Amino acid sequence: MDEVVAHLRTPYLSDSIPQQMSHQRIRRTAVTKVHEAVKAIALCHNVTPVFEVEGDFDTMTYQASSPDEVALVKWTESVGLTLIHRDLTSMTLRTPVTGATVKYGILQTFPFTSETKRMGIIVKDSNGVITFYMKGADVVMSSIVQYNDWLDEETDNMAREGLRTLVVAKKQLTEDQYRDFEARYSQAKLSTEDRSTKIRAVVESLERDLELLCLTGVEDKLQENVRPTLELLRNAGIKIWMLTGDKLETAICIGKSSKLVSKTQEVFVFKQVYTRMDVHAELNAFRRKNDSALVIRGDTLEVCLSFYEDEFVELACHSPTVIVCRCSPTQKADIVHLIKKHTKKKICAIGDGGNDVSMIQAADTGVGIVGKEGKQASLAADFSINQFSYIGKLVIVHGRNSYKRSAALSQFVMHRGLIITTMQAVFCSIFYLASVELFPGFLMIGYGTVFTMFPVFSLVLDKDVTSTVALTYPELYKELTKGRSLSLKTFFIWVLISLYQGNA
Ligand SMILES: Nc1ncnc2c1ncn2[C@@H]1O[C@H](COP(=O)(O)OP(=O)(O)OP(=O)(O)O)[C@@H](O)[C@H]1O
Ligand SMILES: [Mg+2]
Repeated sequence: MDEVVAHLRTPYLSDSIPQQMSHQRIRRTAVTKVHEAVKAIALCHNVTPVFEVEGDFDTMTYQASSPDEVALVKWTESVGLTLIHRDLTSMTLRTPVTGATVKYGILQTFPFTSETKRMGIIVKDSNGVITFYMKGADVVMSSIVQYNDWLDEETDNMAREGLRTLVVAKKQLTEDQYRDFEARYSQAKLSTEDRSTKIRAVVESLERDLELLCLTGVEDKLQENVRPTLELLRNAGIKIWMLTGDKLETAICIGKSSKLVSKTQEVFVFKQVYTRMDVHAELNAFRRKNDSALVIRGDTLEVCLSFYEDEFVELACHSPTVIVCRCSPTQKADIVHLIKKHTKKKICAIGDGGNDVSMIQAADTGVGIVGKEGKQASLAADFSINQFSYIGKLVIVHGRNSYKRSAALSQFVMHRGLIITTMQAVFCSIFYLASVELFPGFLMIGYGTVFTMFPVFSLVLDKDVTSTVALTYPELYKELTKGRSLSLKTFFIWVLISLYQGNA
């Protein structure tokens, strides 16, 4: 994923500034507020600048767990506010125009988790002003920030453009407020029972009435050849589901731009449901929409499954594609288990971030993409690739060869063993079950090694079609999904052949 920050929106740049304010006042308010917003983005993150010496030059790179964070810090650098140093207790920013540096002490950090969908930091500037900055997903932040009529509409607008939105807010704390918080926070951290719940409760007590500063949008560019790869997989008879932590609008936009949902296809957005009746009505509405892609939120999915699990899975499996948004990491794994439970299908999970690890491990085959989000996914996976588009070749060519070869080889090895044991058994029974060797010594060893070596080699190197043909006609893959190369039927056929040949 190539990430670029595209937009920053603040309430103060819209035309909602009260008319009665003088022009100069408006400008000053807007400018300070924008300044505040940029400062918040420059401070609220977990990015560390790293200097590397390359020849005569020092080059600076940013390191962080999420590429979105790096993109945001790069954006603040592009507008002049550069992060130049960070350690455990402090952060230094270089300000625009004068180039002076400003140091901030880091008092606390609250790291991002997929469950809380937000992160926070408490910093103290050189004047002793303590500020709590926080950024996160709009669903959680909208109840944390002070009421405003701007946020929902604007996040939806940005998400419809396919941007990954984050809401940034702040709260100024007095020295006393902070001291009180710190005392309760350390107490919670020391508790031996329910520690994480207690810590969460203390942090949540701080997360009230924050001042909304701005909304950021990060463009998550698709990698190369995502569209043809998805097309290829679909033609190969593979059903594709997209499970993402993103917002519904962003997910739909990405689904469309990646051609997961084709232009002509209708999108059925599963409404928020609470009761059995609601679920029933929505499922019926979806049943009537033939051939439309299903888009559902993670929380709605949970409600749905609690009432009509079988019906939902059956309908979803018939839909050409399913997009589940606002999905937590555990939910991604649950969905894999759910499909496994209800269908006999094999599941391949592909992911690139730490939040995909549980899903990758739950699937029959896990594929990790090494990317900007780090290596967690690829370390947990069975196969690790560098680009999404390689999945086409991995499945259609290597998957095909691997399946065909292991099916043929395993059955051949069994056949080889069974022939010789049948012959031995027949031979012994002729001699009144006396234990006499049919092939003594080296003949037997030779049979297991040299004499039957060539069929083994030829099977290992066998290709039924060339890779170009397999990729040009992905439909050929459909035949493999029926599992005809290695089944109980083929097993018995080989057993019968072995018995016949052993006897003959
Ligand atoms: N560093 C961050 N700081 C604050 N909030 C974040 C951060 N990263 C993500 N979020 C918010 O939390 C939500 C969930 O993030 P999560 O990592 O689970 O999924 P995702 O990255 O959006 O999607 P995907 O599953 O496709 O990787 C995001 O949609 C975003 O709104
Ligand atoms: Mg992610």
